Amino acid sequence: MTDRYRLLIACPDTPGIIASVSDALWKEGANITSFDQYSEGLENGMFYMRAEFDAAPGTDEPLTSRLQVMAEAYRMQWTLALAGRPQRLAVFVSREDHCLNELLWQTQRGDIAAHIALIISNHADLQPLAERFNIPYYHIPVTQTTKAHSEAEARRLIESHDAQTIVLARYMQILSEDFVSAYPERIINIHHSFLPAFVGPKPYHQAYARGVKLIGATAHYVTKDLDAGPIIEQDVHRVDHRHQLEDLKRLGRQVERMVLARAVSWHVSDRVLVSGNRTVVFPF
Ligand SMILES: Nc1nc2c(c(=O)[nH]1)N[C@@H](CN(C=O)c1ccc(C(=O)N[C@@H](CCC(=O)O)C(=O)O)cc1)CN2
Repeated sequence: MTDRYRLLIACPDTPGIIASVSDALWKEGANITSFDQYSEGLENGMFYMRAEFDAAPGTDEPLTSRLQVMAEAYRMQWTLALAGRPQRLAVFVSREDHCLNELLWQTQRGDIAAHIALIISNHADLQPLAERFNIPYYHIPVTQTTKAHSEAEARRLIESHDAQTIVLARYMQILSEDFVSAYPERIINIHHSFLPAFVGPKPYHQAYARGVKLIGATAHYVTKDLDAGPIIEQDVHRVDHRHQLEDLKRLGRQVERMVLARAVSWHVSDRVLVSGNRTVVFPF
């Protein structure tokens, strides 16, 4: 009887890291089932790795002691987690339902290894959809004067539902710096443009006015700077002179929902590491 674990490591690159980590895993009786690494090079570059391994239940304790010693030596940031424990998501929505629908479908099927623990919205429109999936839905209206109170309520609900990751599925309110700083690299947003083009509100209106030949969507970690966090996934769709604004939105919805689903799936599977304002994504 074994458990499947995931180990993520980021540290300054230097020879010997892989040997030290694999030696520690071997000495704890672990069997490595997948291993990915990326090095930026020895000239002030970073090293990133992701390992999945099978080991006896409780191996995380002695392995943690070994990793703590290694972390000192290599100046490592690391996380060790049980692979079989699906993450709990807090999904924030406004009125658009296409991204929420994709997340509901893929999490219920198990295509995304996560459980939507609660849905929070500044509108009531999508409550019937949440009820169809028996997911708690909290309508928390937001105005400029009530934003701090609304966010405090949202944070209380996130904690009480034990959600580890927050997904902004076309949530159209800007989160405060206080809120965002409470969840570093744990808030994923879908922006409905191919960033860095058309940041801010109404990107399809901006794209239509510009006469673009490609529309797109970008999933990124949320930071205090609007639509400027580390990009996790992007995709595009070709358009031309025949497409009106509503066509851009219709075609864009197909791109947004899949880009967000891939980003959330990779995040909850511990496949995304952040390096400054970039990400390293280890593929399936
Ligand atoms: N701190 C952050 N909060 C949010 C981000 C983000 O990147 N950082 N992304 C948005 C989603 N979004 C684009 O993807 C977006 C939503 C809304 C607006 C906007 O300007 N909305 C209102 C103003 C609302 C407010 O002041 O809260 C407007 O239309 O004027 C821009 C971008 C989600 N939150």
